Amino acid sequence: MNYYLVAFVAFVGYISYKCYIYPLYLSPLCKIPGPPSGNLFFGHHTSWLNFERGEAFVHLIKKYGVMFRYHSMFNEPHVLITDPNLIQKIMITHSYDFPSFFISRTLAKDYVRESLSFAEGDDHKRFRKALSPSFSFAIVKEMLPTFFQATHKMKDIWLKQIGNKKEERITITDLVPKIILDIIGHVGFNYEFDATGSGTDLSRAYFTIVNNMPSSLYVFLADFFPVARRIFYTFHKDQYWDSVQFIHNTSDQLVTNLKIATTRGNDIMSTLIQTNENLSASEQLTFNEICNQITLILTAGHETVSATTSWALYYLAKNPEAQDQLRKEVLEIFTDRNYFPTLKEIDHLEYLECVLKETLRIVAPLPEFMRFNVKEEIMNGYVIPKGTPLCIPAYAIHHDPLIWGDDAEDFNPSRWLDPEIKSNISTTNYLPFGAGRRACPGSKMALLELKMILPIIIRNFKFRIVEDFTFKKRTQGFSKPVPGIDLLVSKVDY
Ligand code: HEM
Repeated sequence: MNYYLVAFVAFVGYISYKCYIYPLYLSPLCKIPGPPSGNLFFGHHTSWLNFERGEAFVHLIKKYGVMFRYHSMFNEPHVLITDPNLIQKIMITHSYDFPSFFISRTLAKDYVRESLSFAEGDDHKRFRKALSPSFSFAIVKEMLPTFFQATHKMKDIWLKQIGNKKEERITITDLVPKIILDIIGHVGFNYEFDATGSGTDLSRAYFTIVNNMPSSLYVFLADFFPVARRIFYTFHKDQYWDSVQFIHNTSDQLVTNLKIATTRGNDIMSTLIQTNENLSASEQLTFNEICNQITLILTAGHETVSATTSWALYYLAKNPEAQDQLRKEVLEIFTDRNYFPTLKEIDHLEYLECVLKETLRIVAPLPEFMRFNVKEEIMNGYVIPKGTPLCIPAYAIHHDPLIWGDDAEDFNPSRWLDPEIKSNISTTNYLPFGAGRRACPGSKMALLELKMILPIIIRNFKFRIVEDFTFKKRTQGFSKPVPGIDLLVSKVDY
């Protein structure tokens, strides 16, 4: 008998069954309506799901309704859910029965280690309890001067770039991420990144990672073929893995320094260390668990705010009336271009609030939430086998005309003044910060940061679209403009 032939036939049979026969014909999920699989092995992944994934979902929801099936890599069936009752169950009332789903847990853990994002159940509660004082308003309001100074640094750099010219074409996505990194360094763990200057090894390592995230195909393969993961780490041209290692080692050192510091600062990590010391032994985080939060806070607190700032400026440039209206409101308070507003004054900026809500609606930095069910579930009459990946597409929900009206695709901050829209909004249809136990702990900080950055920038500059400039909106992972955004920027001379 030719054993090689038998082994080969068995292998082909197994692969065909796993990647083709079972997911496309035998899985109970086949009963759920959905688009036909796009590719023999890669499902919908390589076709319409790769880039404008959020928009593809908007289109499919119109066709297949509040729950449908689509196929990921190797045709693995995923279920997309926009039904508010199911979202309520998955994200809010039974969230610990629906842990986060990562395409590659190994790869994600390599990066953010055993941080809050991987904790579930009692462990997640323990992490949140230790971290929540770090995000209390008492701590967040102390961050205002840092937000203020960093934004003025951005203002000064752009003023210099414009010089005596009437208007200058500026790639806003070059500077915004650097400024936001400087902010998160200060308020996160009392660290000077100097990203707008010569930068530190840590800032270089961080940008190496975020600008060279592994491709989705690679991420998918990483768990199936651990060898592929090692090969990537060994040969990746931008030393992704070295940078990850460097961030981890530096995080451990930073926590050690913060722990032994004679005076405790008001930054997130110092507050966490202080809180932790006052917790009972069973509730306390270990030294490693504390260190592991740094990469998460760095990434979660940087990519999101940086993207929101850039998107807000882009949409304001695209909608000059909204930009003028915001500037008019801002000028009532920021009479002087260097004015430092009080919290009360910031809170009074009603249109600013609308602009932020609308930006976070139209491009939520986290365009979808992936979960899986720990036990078999029946959803809308269909059997959902244990372990099925479930996708809650915030982007598509935020663009649903049934919720937002026929102008759902338009950037229209004034919609937030409409009492009807306001009364329609709930925790299941407006999800920029997620919902339930996993909802963003940094939302207060992010909003205050944005409420300081945007007025100062709009007070000092006018933005216009560059007509022939195009970019893509990546709606996988964090929503990001790729390769970036160029705008025409001029000074406000009053
Ligand atoms: C505009 C800014 C921000 C947006 C839109 C945003 C959005 C989100 C969302 C949607 C989640 C939930 C993810 C899920 O359910 O799977 C989340 C979680 C998280 N965010 Fe934010 N975030 C922002 C800013 C921040 C900031 C400034 C920080 C910290 C400095 C932060 C730290 C975190 C952390 C630690 C988690 C994990 C929570 C958990 O798993 O329990 N975020 N964020």
